[in-house]
This record gives sequence, C-alpha cells and structure tokens, in this order.
Amino acid sequence: MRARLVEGVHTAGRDVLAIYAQDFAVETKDDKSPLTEADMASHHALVALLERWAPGVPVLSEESGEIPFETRQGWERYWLIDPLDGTKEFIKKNGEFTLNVALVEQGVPVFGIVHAPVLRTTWVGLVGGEAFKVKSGIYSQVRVRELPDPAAAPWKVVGSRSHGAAEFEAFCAELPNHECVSMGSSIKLCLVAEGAADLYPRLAPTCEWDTAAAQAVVTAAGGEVLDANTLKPLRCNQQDSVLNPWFIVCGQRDERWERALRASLPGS
Ligand SMILES: Nc1ncnc2c1ncn2[C@@H]1O[C@H](COP(=O)(O)O)[C@@H](OP(=O)(O)O)[C@H]1O
Ligand SMILES: [Mg+2]
Repeated sequence: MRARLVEGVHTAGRDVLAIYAQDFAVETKDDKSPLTEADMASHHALVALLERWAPGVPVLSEESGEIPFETRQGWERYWLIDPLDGTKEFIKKNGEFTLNVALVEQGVPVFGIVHAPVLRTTWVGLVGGEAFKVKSGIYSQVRVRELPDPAAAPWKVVGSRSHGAAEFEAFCAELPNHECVSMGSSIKLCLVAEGAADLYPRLAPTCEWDTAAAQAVVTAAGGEVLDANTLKPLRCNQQDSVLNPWFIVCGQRDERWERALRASLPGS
C-alpha cells in the first residue's frame, strides 16, 4: 500500500522535472522567498494524491493558505507537506531540491517520504518500522552511522548552501576533526539518516514542513532531530507559529558536539 503512495510522489516529481527542464518564471512570496510554477504543480498533485489516499485526513502544505492554529490544534493526525523544498536550489538548477510528505500524529512525524527527483533518490521512514532509500530503482535499508573517533576519521557535518553560514561556522569551529559538506533542502537530514553525514546543525530558521518528513526518516533510521536549546525532539503543531526552533540532527548524542553546540548558541 505504502509503495503506491511513494509511486504517487514520484508522479508529482515527474511534473516538477518537466518544469525544471524548461525556462520557468520565479515569483517572490510575501515573506520574500521564491516561488515557481513547480511549487504549485507539486502542491496540487500531492494534495490530490493524499485526498484520494486518505479521505478526511487534513493536509497542511507550505503552499496552502494559512490555517489558523485554533483549527489545527484539534487535528490528531494530518499530512504536512512541502511540495518543493530547496526552491533556491531548484532555481539554481543544482538538483538539490525535494518533495516532502509527512504524516504527523499527536505532533510527532511518524511517517515520511522525501523525494529528490534529479538525484533519482527517495528516502522513506516509518517510525517504529524501517527506513530505506530507493536510488535509481535500487532499494536499500538505511541506518545512521556510529560517530567515529575523530582522531581516526573526521566527523562529517552537513550545512545549508543558502542559510545560516556564520552560525554553522561558529559551531564547526568548536568541533574536533571534521569535514563539512554543503547541500540544499531536506536532503541534509537524509544524509544523516543514511550514515553519509554525522551532524546537521540548523542554526537558522526553517518551518515545520521543511523538516517533518525527513525527521520521520531520521528517527526510523535510529537518529534524532533535536531542539538546539533543549535537546528534545522537534514536535509539530504545538503553537500558532509553524517556525521550528534552531535544531541539530544527529545519529547519536555525544558530549563533544553538545558542548560545541552550547558554545555556539547566542547568549553562551
Ligand atoms: N527566514 C526564514 N524563515 C522560515 N523559513 C526559512 C527562512 N529562511 C529559509 N527558510 C527555510 O529554509 C528552507 C531552505 O533550506 P536550505 O537552505 O537548507 O535548503 C526553505 O525552504 P523552501 O525552499 O521550501 O522555501 C525555507 O522554508
Ligand atoms: Mg521548504
């Protein structure tokens, strides 16, 4: 059954790729972030898919109008989607963008699909079940890796191409031997989930739809997505604002990076 849902997300990804291959117009939203016709095509395809798949379960999308918290707080479960995460990377045509579909129950992302059409890669996570990826049609289970001894091998730290560079560098300056990789979109969380990266500190704003699907993948793969201040897992739909706190994605907790994080947070 879930395979058909993943196939539906792939179909939306093909709509996005058709636009990616052409010249497309770029608008600027009220919050100054970019919007393309691909964001809207993906939004409509995913909303139609989910309404067919699970009639009656509400859908909150980055591209749906604002839904007041008074309405949302009554939702025990809902779909939370970002039809095109990494719109800046889409516009730059570097392929680092994703379609994101999460199922959230009682504020916890319990299932997620992250699809990167240009990379021909999809990550899927069912919390309490399996995490896997399908790359060019080849299926493999994914799991976070154990943090290596930095004297033997560098920690791999992934950061945004477009947001929060100064805070990222302040954090990395406090780490033992490490190497950094830049990447757009929710792919960063999936790299931690599959053990290709150890840490993704996000010391800059994001919204709940940017992270929910990939958080389910990370959690199912044995990792965590933690509030940078409290080190508690991120939750969705707890307040009026859909902004996430600053956060860090990890395979395991470790006093060495926790110390680096504390030292790089404002007010430390
Ligand atoms: N000031 C801000 N407030 C809220 N979210 C922001 C933001 N600046 C960037 N983002 C989020 O960061 C995402 C891109 O992250 P990254 O740089 O890691 O690729 C954007 O996703 P969209 O591309 O879906 O708009 C956007 O939602
Ligand atoms: Mg986004």
